[in-house]
Amino acid sequence: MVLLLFCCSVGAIGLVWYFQRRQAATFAALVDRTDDPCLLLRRGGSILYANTACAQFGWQNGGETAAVLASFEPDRGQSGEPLFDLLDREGEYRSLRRLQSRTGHLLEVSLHAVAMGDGRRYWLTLRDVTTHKAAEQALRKSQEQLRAALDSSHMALYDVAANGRGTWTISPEYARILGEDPETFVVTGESWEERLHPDDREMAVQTYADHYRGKTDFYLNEYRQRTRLGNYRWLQARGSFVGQREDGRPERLVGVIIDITEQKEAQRRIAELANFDPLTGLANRNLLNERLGQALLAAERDRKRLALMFLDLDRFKTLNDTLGHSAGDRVLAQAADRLKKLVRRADILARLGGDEFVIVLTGIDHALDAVRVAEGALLELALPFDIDDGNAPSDATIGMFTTSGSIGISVYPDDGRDAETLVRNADTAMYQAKSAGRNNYKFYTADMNARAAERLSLEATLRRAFEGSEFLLHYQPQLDLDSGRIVGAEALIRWQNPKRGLVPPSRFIPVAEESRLIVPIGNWALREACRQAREWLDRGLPPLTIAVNLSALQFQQANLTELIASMLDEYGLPPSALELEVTESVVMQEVDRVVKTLASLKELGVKLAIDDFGTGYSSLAYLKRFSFDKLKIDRSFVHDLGTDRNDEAICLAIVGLAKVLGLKCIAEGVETQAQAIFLLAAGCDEMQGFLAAEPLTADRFATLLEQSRQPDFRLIPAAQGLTA
Ligand SMILES: Nc1nc2c(ncn2[C@@H]2O[C@@H]3COP(=O)(O)O[C@H]4[C@@H](O)[C@H](n5cnc6c(=O)[nH]c(N)nc65)O[C@@H]4COP(=O)(O)O[C@H]3[C@H]2O)c(=O)[nH]1
Repeated sequence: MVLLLFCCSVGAIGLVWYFQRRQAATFAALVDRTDDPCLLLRRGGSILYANTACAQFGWQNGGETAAVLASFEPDRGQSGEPLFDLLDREGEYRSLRRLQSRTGHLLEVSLHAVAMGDGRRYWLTLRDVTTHKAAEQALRKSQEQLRAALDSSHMALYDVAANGRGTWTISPEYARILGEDPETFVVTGESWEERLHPDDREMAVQTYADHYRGKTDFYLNEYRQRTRLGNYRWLQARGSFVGQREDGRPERLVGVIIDITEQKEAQRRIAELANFDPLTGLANRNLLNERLGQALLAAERDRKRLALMFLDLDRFKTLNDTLGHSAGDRVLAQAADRLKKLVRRADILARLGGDEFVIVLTGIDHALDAVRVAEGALLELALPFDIDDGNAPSDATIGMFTTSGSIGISVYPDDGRDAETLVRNADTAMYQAKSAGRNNYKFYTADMNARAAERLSLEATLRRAFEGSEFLLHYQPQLDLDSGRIVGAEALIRWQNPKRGLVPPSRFIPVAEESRLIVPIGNWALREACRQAREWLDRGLPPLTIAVNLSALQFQQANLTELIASMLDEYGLPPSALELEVTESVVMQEVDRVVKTLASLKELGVKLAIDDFGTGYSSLAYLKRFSFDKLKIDRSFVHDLGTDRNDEAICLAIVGLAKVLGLKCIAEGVETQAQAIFLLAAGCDEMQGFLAAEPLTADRFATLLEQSRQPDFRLIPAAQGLTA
């Protein structure tokens, strides 16, 4: 039994030993195969165990423990205490070290050392973390790069509870956009909403709610939010839901917010440029068409009328050609401001370009409703415009421009049912208003189209007429008011057309001016007047001054003085026999150039008269600077002398002004004896008008001149008792 027990015990021990050996062998085999170097070292002795992976550092079983310790670089973070002493004290130790492999590569290894507890043996495990460290570094670098990219992209990243509750997790850029301190800025659903622009609040909240309820595929919200300074910035938020709560609702919203203020401003500018006139801020043709289309639909639906008024500033082209674009721009901007006052919110006011404006009166019951606005517009445009750009001489009252408007009106549905027809017909009516003497309005009528077509053909006919020598001059006597004797003649152009008969200048001068044909036609008139004066002198008729009208465009000719000098020379006329009548628009040109031209004409010896005085520009200062010889009172002031106190006062004032400035004064359009008497009493020197004679052919005028040789000749009755 004892033997049996002994045998069993020995067998068991043998079995244990056997299994222990097998376990140790299995363990050694596993350790040997691992990629991590493992070592069992003995203090002060040789290497007890080194697995295969140790070969890369040249360590092997039986090798020197000291050689292993020497291979490590001094331990970073360790005070320099020998490793084994440290292990004896601590039991275990971990650190990062650098080791050079046999192939010369410097490897980053993590060291794990354990004391076996007997003060003699130590177990070391090493792991190559070179790749891991490199990956970690790369990750850190890319995170830094990402942060830098985010910073420079001005994107704010956010992560918020999808139900909008609680505090937002949001990157500092959001605080920066809103001018807040990123360190202290806290965002909650309530504060986000509170900062929204009142106009955007409803839509922004709704956009989010729609997405939260799954109505939209992606979250894109644009809104304005108040900054710390109180102004607003446009923000764009995008995002996606992540996670899901138990009730199926999304858990969080994660996304970015960017500042799109500049983008929005650029969009606004583009839209503005596409739809608004930059000079006046009014709608342009584009927007007019769009809004007119809508207004026409509304008029049709509500069975209302609509009036379209086409408005043009009279003589604007001359102003632009003479005083330059900046003066023109000032007038247009002021005109726009005045027109704005006349229209209601629902109406449309647009500038089509140049001096063309359109007013659309919407939802009116009767075409006559447009009359009130048209009359208001005419009144507004008749007020002087300030064109002083600050460069005018200090003593000047110049810098004011007076003009008028011409308005054509078409009415929906009577004159057209679509925008294009209404604009075209109003334009036609506007031309009729212009030809009818400007400063008025005309409603479109069907026969106007025929007249518009006629106007178009007029320019071509005029050109042919000039080439075919169809023009001639008539002469209207100018008298000394006191003696009633002829002192001069105004040459007035006529067009003798084979089909149309004798066409008055009012019918073709505006067309000639628009087409610039006025330059050759006007120069022809100048030459013809000189030729005629020579002819009368040669016939022994009394010498007299011939006044010729000079248009603004003629005045701009660079060689004007030379041209006139050569004409005078050609016909051997003394320069004092020629008087140039210029309107105030002519002197409304670039001051220096006008001064120069007038001075050289003056030097030549021709006389200078200012025509239609009082109807144009407030140019009293020009009068002083430009040394004219004569002032011509416009016939509109003469017409009502004796009945209109204002006109009487104006005539008195003009005569007084002429006297003060040492100028002669002539009144035109004198038709009655009473007018002549008034003018004589006022101190006016000369007159011209139907009272004496209408414009006469050259032959009839010569006859009159012949008669004027008689000593008691008077062309007008003596104004008895008033000659003193
Ligand atoms: N109601 C009324 N009218 C009177 C009376 N006496 C004269 N008239 C008219 O008054 C106009 C005076 O000429 P204007 O003011 O220089 O105004 C002229 C002038 O601005 C322009 N014009 C005429 N001939 C020429 C020319 O050769 N060159 C240029 N550039 N313009 C010209 O055409 C305008 C009109 O000329 P006309 O039709 O000949 O008209 C002339 C003349 O016939 C009167 O008692 N009552």
